[in-house]
Amino acid sequence: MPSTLYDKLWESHKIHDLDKDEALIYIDKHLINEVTSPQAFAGMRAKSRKVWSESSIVATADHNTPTTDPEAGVSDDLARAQIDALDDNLKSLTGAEYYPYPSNEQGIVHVIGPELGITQPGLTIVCGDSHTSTHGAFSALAFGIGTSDVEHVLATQTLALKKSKNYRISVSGCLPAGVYAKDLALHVIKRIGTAGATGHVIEFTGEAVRALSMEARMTLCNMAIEAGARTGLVGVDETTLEYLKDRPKSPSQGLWPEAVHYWTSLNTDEGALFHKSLALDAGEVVPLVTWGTSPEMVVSVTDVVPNPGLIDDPIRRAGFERALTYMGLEPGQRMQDLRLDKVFIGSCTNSRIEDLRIVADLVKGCRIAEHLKQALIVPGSGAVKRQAEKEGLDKIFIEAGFEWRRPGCSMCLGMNEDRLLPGERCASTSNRNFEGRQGQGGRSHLMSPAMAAVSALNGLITDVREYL
Ligand SMILES: CC(C)[C@H](C(=O)O)[C@@H](O)C(=O)O
Ligand code: SF4
Repeated sequence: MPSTLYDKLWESHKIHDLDKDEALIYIDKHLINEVTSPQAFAGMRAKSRKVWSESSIVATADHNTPTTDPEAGVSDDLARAQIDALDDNLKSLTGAEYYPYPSNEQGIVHVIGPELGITQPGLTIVCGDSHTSTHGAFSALAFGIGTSDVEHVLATQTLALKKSKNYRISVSGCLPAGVYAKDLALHVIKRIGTAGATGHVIEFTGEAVRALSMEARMTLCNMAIEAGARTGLVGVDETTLEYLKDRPKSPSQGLWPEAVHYWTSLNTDEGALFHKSLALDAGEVVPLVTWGTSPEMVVSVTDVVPNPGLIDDPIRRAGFERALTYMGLEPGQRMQDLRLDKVFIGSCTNSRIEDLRIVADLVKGCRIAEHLKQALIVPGSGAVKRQAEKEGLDKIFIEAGFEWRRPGCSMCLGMNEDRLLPGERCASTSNRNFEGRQGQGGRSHLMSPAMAAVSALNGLITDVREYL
């Protein structure tokens, strides 16, 4: 029977059927961060459990690490305690890969996994972090887990999982100029809502997806969970293989042909059945920007703030009204008139080298708006930082008035010093705009790096197409 890519990944990792649609699944790679692992390690110690497979572990501190000079140390007590705990917990695990803070390779785990070639097609990858879906761009079955599951994987290398349903989103045509994978992700969420793919794994297919770089596919899969999906997937093709070739942890030359042979089988078979399907035309996607406090509260950059009065459903209407109050907006206001206080370019959604090149192209020789209090560019990893510096992008950013920082999650969720203050309005390339997400009372507008770049220059939310 023809199988979907998800079915293949599921079957190849199934150890034992537990129930009709529940099974014990083997986990190949376990990514670990400083926020969701301390309790799991404490649980292991309390029960005298041993780590099952040290070599499956890749650990780094990313969420609350400072992005300024590491010499200054970590000022926040909780952040320091979590970073120290990760150091302690990893000390005895000599078989694990650990990129501590501060070190050359440290960065957002969803950025360093792929760039080191740790993320490979056909693997099951988990992390105590919801945006683990990013790795699905490589045909890996990758998803976020809770702290108790982190302990379970540490101890057993398995998880008892309920099988998700298959959801195909196929995108035909090609994305117009000034429209990026971030816009496509927001377009999907706008269309199906933040619960639209609940209980499903989304496989992105179609010529517009095939035309995306690996970086762009990662952006798309990263945000699949914001549409409610368990994870996102893209089948292996030449672009995948090209990206993986010669990465530090990729198979050696001798093993490469065999790896390629297996990896290319990681595609959905002709005629395989999906529980749900959605067909989109890339040509209809426009630059999008969120106005509210959920990624589905999103409009075209040329639109106005929506009017809740036009919504029939009272619960939805109340949600819109609350979001408008929190965001300090009035229905009918033009998105492009919104004045920004800060700009944040970074996060596991959009902090890879390709994102930074796009930003550099747009801001080269220009200056950010006078009134901006801060414009941060935070590379996703040490390797992205070094590559950007090699290409001279850091100079372009600094000359334009941006702050060029060290890698980490930073203002994506404000667990370090990089935060919004109450009432501050921010253009952000991250994936979540919940109340308080970037700092208590902060107001986040999600958009592509290109849009964030030109919005920084203008000091207002701005349509990148005017700059092309
Ligand atoms: C802190 C962490 C558990 C969280 C997640 O799971 O995604 C964070 O990364 C986020 O983006 O909200
Ligand atoms: S960059 Fe943001 S979304 Fe990604 S893992 Fe860090 S906090 Fe979560």
